[in-house]
Amino acid sequence: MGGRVNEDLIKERRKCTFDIKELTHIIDCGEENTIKRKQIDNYILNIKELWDDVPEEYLSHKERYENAIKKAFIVLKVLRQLHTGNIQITDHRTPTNVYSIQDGIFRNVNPLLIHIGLFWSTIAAQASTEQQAEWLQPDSSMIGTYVQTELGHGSFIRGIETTATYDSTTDEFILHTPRLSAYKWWPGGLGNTANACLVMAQLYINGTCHGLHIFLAQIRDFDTHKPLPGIKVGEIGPKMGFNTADNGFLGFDNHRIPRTNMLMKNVQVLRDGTYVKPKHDKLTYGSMLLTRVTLISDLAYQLSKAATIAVRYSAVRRQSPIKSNEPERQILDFVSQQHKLFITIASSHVYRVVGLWMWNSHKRVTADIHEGNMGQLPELHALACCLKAISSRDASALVEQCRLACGGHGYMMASNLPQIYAYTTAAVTYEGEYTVLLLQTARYLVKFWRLAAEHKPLPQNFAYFEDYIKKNFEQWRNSPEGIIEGFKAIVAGKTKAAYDTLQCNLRNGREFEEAWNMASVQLTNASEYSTISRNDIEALQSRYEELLALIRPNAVGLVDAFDIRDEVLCSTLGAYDGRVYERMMEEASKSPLNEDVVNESFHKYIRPVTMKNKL
Ligand SMILES: CCCCCCCCCC/C=C\CCCCCC(=O)SCCNC(=O)CCNC(=O)[C@H](O)C(C)(C)COP(=O)(O)OP(=O)(O)OC[C@H]1O[C@@H](n2cnc3c(N)ncnc32)[C@H](O)[C@@H]1OP(=O)(O)O
Ligand SMILES: Cc1cc2nc3c(=O)[nH]c(=O)nc-3n(C[C@H](O)[C@H](O)[C@H](O)COP(=O)(O)OP(=O)(O)OC[C@H]3O[C@@H](n4cnc5c(N)ncnc54)[C@H](O)[C@@H]3O)c2cc1C
Repeated sequence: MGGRVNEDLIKERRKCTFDIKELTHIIDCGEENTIKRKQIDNYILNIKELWDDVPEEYLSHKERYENAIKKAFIVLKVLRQLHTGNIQITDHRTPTNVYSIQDGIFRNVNPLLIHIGLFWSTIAAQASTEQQAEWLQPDSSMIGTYVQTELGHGSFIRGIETTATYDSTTDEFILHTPRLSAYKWWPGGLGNTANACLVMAQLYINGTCHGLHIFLAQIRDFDTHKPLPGIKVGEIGPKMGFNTADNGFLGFDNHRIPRTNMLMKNVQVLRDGTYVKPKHDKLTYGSMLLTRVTLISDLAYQLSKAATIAVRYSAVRRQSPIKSNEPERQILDFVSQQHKLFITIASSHVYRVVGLWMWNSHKRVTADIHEGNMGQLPELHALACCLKAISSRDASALVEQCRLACGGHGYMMASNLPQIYAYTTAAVTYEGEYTVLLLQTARYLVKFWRLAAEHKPLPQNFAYFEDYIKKNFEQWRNSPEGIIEGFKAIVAGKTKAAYDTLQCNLRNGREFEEAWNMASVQLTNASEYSTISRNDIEALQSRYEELLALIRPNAVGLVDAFDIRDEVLCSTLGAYDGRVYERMMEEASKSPLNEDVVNESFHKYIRPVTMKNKL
């Protein structure tokens, strides 16, 4: 769409007091990354076949999938070319990598997301060198997915019922789904696309169960794509979002795979059925850990999209004067609107920084694990659980806040805010449900509180538990350091309260697990335990309002710095030129209900009723 940029946006950009490009480079972790990102953006976004004539909302469930899969294979081909051309495309230091461009191309989810993001990375992390040499070929025929969750079990994965029984006479595993609740349910790309999968199953050797292990299984013929004998596979149906993700179900009827298809980097089953244990029994859960870490950056990116849309719209939208004799104001001038939006911009930066820090920690801990040192794994797991849970829950709430901040127009699919919300809120559940993950972190904290309560030595990271017990916390200071101290006090106080409840339940004769369950609300809910006073809160509030006013002239600059192209933002409300009403009208004209001046339903259903008395 051609035409001038909205006058209000032009003025906002003139007001900006900082160098937008410099912030973009910081977000991208360096100017060279910005240049590379833009090259990839230009390359991919110029592929004509990736753009739809008809908005995807007007397609049927089946058409949406077929459209998405067409695009997915164009993108896959490009990814392969870029890899061959040695362009690093999966660098998570930059949330706005090629993976993010896909948000624009699909406006939903790439059906190959799990193939690219989880299938290959799990093989790379969990398969032996020989297996990797065989399976990680660039021209592989495998289109894979990660198959863990079952109809009956998602969170409690030790309860998974699919079995893999070793048959030493044929040197094979027999994969089997013993009952309906053991059907795999949810894996992305499984419904119609994948011909192979990594399946989590309980390993049985000579009648002994060795727990969950990962197996590579072919499920469809590479040539005809028909399900192999003994495989029942299909798609699970429409969902709140993720409707192009092709989530599927899968059952095995004594399906045989070679012994060498168990992922054997950390654990082995030998030809004679000997089981060689891993160095740490949770290494099998490594893919979940990695995805939780990468998700934090992805959520930062979703927030930057929502903030860009809502801030630009709020600069363009004028409604109500503040004083009755004045013209109507930009809604961005209302302090309550600033409060809704600026926190989203800030949170995006916070999650980006934390996501990067977690990514680097993951790299470091993985290198240690390679050297046989597992010492840092529990802390990384506890941090990943908590940060994944909190960032997904907060991001969903903030995206919804941005949507509401756009009033009625935020309810339009063409604003793209409903799709961003549906995508973001899924992350509260997948890859470890919110409460379940918080309880994992609580388990870790309670362990260290017990040490503190028993006056045993604590690692440096937990010295503040001891400070709390000795009442060594400083008086509240209204500064970043003071706020961090305050948070430490809250964590210590909350952990103590939960620990005390646990102890009380135990003293009353409860078993530990039961006592834990009874304390679980305390274990997940925060309270105020810091030394903050009423006066401090008032001071914080007024500083916050001062900051809103300081940020106001830079609001549009701050979201421009996210540097998200219109083709990726896919929003009538958030485009760079701010031509909101023109775009809305143009999108409305694409509705199939506007194709005929009089819809045929009038003649079939309306007229016979409205004209009845007159005929
Ligand atoms: C091109 C680039 C692509 C990039 C991709 C980026 C992706 C970003 C966007 C993605 C978007 C969409 C993707 C959608 C993907 C969705 C995929 C899925 O959902 S797959 C299924 C995920 N499922 C889960 O997460 C299940 C959650 N449940 C669990 O993780 C576990 O069951 C549990 C941790 C809750 C409990 O495990 P359990 O075996 O029962 O363990 P115990 O309670 O007995 O013991 C806990 C013990 O183990 C330690 N532990 C647990 N997990 C780990 C781990 N992962 N690593 C290390 N340690 C772990 C824990 O600390 C405890 O230790 P103790 O010492 O005993 O205290
Ligand atoms: C969009 C999407 C994509 C997905 N993709 C995949 C995929 O590619 N591969 C795959 O294998 N899976 C996938 N999943 C499945 C996903 O990982 C699970 O749904 C998720 O782990 C939650 O498990 P659940 O459904 O069993 O929830 P449940 O555990 O049944 O949760 C229901 C409620 O019970 C509570 N609860 C459960 N256990 C406890 C406990 N111990 N203590 C306290 N409360 C508890 C929860 O907090 C929640 O409130 C996907 C899911 C979604 C929504």
